[in-house]
Amino acid sequence: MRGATLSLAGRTILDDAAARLAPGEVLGLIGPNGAGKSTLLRVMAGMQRPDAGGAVLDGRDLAAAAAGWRARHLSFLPQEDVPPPPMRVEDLVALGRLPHRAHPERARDREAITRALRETDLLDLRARPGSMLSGGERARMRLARALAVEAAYLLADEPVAALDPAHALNVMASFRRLAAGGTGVAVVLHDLALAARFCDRVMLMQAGRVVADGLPQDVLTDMAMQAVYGVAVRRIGQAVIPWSLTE
Ligand SMILES: Nc1ncnc2c1ncn2[C@@H]1O[C@H](COP(=O)(O)OP(=O)(O)OP(=O)(O)O)[C@@H](O)[C@H]1O
Repeated sequence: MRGATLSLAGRTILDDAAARLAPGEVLGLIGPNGAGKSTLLRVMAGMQRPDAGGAVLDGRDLAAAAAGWRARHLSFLPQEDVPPPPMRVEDLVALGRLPHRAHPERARDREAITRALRETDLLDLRARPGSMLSGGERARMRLARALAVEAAYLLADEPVAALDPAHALNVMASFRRLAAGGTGVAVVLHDLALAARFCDRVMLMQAGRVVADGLPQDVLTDMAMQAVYGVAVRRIGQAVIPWSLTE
């Protein structure tokens, strides 16, 4: 991706922010509220056209690519949650297969839906109406729909924000399994411990700029955490825990 610059309503939202996502890696996007993580993820997905720069996949400008092509190659899980219609969970997850409808392969669709339900621990809830799910169950259903696409790249915006610790660990382990199978995964996270433990690479954003990009241990330094978040951290193994405010 070429460094993206974007202004909205007279404010600079992205300032020459560049990202690359390789097959088989889990990339974590971290940074304070309003840093530009969601906007950068949308640019990476080709869903937001920046004023300059932009994302390229297989030589194509993603923002100019046909929506169907984009949806088959790249699965995007937005941060925003909208109340699901009163459809069964498995039918809502099956919507993730829509980008493939020009080439219907029923058995393959069924397998992909079942795999996604299993990865998100929703097999037991598959027949329940989506409108009756708890907040965390709903978040898992939305992730399952994104997983069911089985695209080469998955871009997920805060997929674990509503999840209990066990399900959050499970989702991060799913991302590692996907990456082991060759998928490129970019995930926006606020949990520094998960970023440190599960990401191959971490990009730290502040005020629309990428201020660090590298191995978790090289990015999540005491100095960076203080400078960007204003927090002092403690560490358990690789995990980084925000401990106190420094200002
Ligand atoms: N359509 C828009 N018009 C004007 N400003 C916008 C628009 N969309 C986002 N912004 C601003 O851009 C900045 C970056 O927003 P973005 O959602 O990318 O941040 P973020 O890092 O994902 O934040 P959070 O952690 O709170 O989700 C914010 O200051 C936000 O208010």
